[in-house]
Amino acid sequence: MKVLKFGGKSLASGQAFDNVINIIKTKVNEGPIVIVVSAIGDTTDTLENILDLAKTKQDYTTAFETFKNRAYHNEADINTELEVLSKLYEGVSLIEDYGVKIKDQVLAQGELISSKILAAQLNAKGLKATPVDSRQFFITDANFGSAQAIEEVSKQKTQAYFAALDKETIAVVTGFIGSTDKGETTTLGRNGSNYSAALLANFIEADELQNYTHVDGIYTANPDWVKNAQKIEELHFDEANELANFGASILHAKTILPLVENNIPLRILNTLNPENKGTLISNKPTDKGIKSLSVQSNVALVQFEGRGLLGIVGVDARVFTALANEGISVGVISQGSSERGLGFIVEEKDADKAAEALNREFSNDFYTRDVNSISIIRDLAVISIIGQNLSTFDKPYAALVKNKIVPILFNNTVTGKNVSLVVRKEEAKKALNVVHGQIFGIAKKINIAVFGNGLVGGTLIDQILQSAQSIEDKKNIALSIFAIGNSKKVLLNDGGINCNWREEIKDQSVAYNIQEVIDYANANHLENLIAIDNTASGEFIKNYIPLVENGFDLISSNKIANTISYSFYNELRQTLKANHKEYLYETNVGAGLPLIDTIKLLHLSGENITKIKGVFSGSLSYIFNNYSIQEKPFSEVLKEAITKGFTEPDPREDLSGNDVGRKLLILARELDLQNEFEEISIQNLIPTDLQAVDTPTFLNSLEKLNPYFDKIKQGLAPDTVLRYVGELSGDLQKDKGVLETKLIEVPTSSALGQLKGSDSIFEIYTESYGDNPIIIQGAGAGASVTARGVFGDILRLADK
Ligand SMILES: Nc1ncnc2c1ncn2[C@@H]1O[C@H](COP(=O)(O)OP(=O)(O)O)[C@@H](O)[C@H]1O
Ligand SMILES: N[C@@H](CC(=O)OP(=O)(O)O)C(=O)O
Repeated sequence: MKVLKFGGKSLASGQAFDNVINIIKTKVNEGPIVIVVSAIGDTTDTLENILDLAKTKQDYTTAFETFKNRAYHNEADINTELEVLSKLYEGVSLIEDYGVKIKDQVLAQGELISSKILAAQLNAKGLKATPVDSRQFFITDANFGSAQAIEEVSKQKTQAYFAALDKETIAVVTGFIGSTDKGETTTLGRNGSNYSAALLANFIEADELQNYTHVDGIYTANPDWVKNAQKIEELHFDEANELANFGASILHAKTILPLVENNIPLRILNTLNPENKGTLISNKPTDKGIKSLSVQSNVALVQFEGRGLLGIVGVDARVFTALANEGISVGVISQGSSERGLGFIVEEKDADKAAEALNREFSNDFYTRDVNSISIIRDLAVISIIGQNLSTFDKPYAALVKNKIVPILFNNTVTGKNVSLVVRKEEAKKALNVVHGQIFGIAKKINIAVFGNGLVGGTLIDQILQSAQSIEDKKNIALSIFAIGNSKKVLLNDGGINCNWREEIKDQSVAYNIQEVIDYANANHLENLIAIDNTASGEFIKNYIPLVENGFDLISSNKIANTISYSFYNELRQTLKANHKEYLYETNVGAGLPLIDTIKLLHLSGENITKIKGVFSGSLSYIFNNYSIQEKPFSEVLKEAITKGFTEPDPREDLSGNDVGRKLLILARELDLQNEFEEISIQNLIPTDLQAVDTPTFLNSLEKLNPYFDKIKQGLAPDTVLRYVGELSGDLQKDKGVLETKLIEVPTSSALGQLKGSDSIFEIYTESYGDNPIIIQGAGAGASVTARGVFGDILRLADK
């Protein structure tokens, strides 16, 4: 004999119901079967909602009429059940209240209706079937709402019932319900049909219990919440029992134990995919030691603080007795070794009752001030990781903290095989995904918001989209861009923006402020957040601190945040530290060249940097590399540089030396120097009369620059060339260094003199390296190298 249980969703009308009939048809040919059913679809919830409408004197009749008129209710004679419901609801609406007994009677009608409908359907298809009311033989205690079967008497009655039943008839038994020995209807707790099916399988000594639900089996986490959860092929009874106890809603907590007695295997199968082998739960040992995550939502933490009770024996006993007397079950418990405080998790619906029970029990102790507070934190969830060893939980824990999720409570079992975390309900999905990803080595998802979609930003977005797959294959890191923002609008997609982003941004982007992007990330439970600033905006940097405070790491090609006041620089660092966040800006100096990282490492390792000197600007590099050796006027060389896109639209931005000054300041601050921009001695290469004119006028007056530069060139010593350099010197162990940018002459044969094209060069002098500096040289400007550099920062962060 096999017991087949069909869950509510399998019985929802449409294809699922047809599949149920087809499965039964096939199984009947293989041997005898008994069927257990839940209420159809959302019936249990609907019946409960109508009950609440009746209680609160709202229009329950319309809702009840809609329920009665559900199409599938025509398929069997269910007048008795509808009549019972009608009377119960009327009574509740009159007295404006109901108790647990009434509620159980109401909910029970759902299963009674579904067993009638399925039996009628089977008969219509030529299979002989009869609805069976399990209240006849499942005798339970009087714990209405969560009753427990009294096994001996239930077993006898069940066996007697089935012994008398015609062997050719398929019994369609109601799940979820039973009755007390006085004949009062009870229910076995939500999702209790699984428990009913397990009891029945045990009592009639079935060969197997097949539980048809609407997922392919038991997964490493609820697949509705974790997209890349993996199916577990086999579980041992003990492991499944742990899972059920820790709230995996797929199994009622009591389902497993009745099966152990007669060693009845349980298979979790999918009604909509019956070919799949599902998950087998049996007494076969599994070698892996499962790891699976479950979530208990709708829980609250009750906190009991009794400073005066320190060291007094028996306080815990009083707490738990008071709760037990109210029938309140307690989940995770935490007590400090000082015994001053006790915190425990209860179902949200029991929280007030629990606090009241403690208030009553400890009323005297309040009076004597030995107990100082009893409080409730609501809207929590417990995430349990079953099979998780505490010794290897460091990485998932660190990943949670990195995502700004700090568990409110943390708990492990004495055997060290289970870890439970209490988190805020709104964080539960994100926390579950972060921990699941870490434990199962699933590609770490990095969610990126790119701000600025100009040349660098646009190139970066394209580079990310092109390389995402190979990075996932090689490094197990899944890069997903969930936001692209420009100065006015943002394009959002929590599933990841694709290569159509240029079109989408035109018609799907919306006006925004930064809080909306933060809220979007939170609402969609996005983890491992990075905000990238590819703007050149002094406004956008105001968003850095809010972003960091809301869990974003930062990457920026924008130099402004690092070059405005030292106090902002410092405030940002403090905020980063307090929030365990990182800020990377390798491209601020030398575009894609590995300069900042090198300097950081040298400095951190205690290497004494004594001087940094070099050509920091690609545009000034191009201009003077060519002007020094060509017979052309300065204005011609400058025009070439403008045409080739090496300069800013207004080349005075480059010629002013400010850009070089900013880069120099960034390097100085890397060495913990606290210089301000105003303290840099900057040689401005623009003659005074051209400094204030507008851009078109300046661009039409480039020849006016020639006399100034001709004079400098004529003064050059033999075998020397011109270079515009930045130089950091002075005593770099002090608070401030000497920062200078200037046009100098250098020997043609020197490293600086050998520079070509628009390359940058950086000479880093240190104590150990003496007069031979470390030299970093290469393309130091351009959208694509800069975007690559930003990409490098993303990978640096993703690796952490
Ligand atoms: N680890 C898990 N593996 C599979 N499903 C899970 C898991 N944890 C929770 N679930 C949830 O259990 C549901 C299946 O159980 P349930 O809703 O009771 O189905 P039915 O109504 O068919 O009995 C899934 O849709 C899923 O939301
Ligand atoms: N109908 C009941 C009992 C049940 O077990 O349902 P399901 O098997 O669909 O989870 C409930 O909704 O709680």
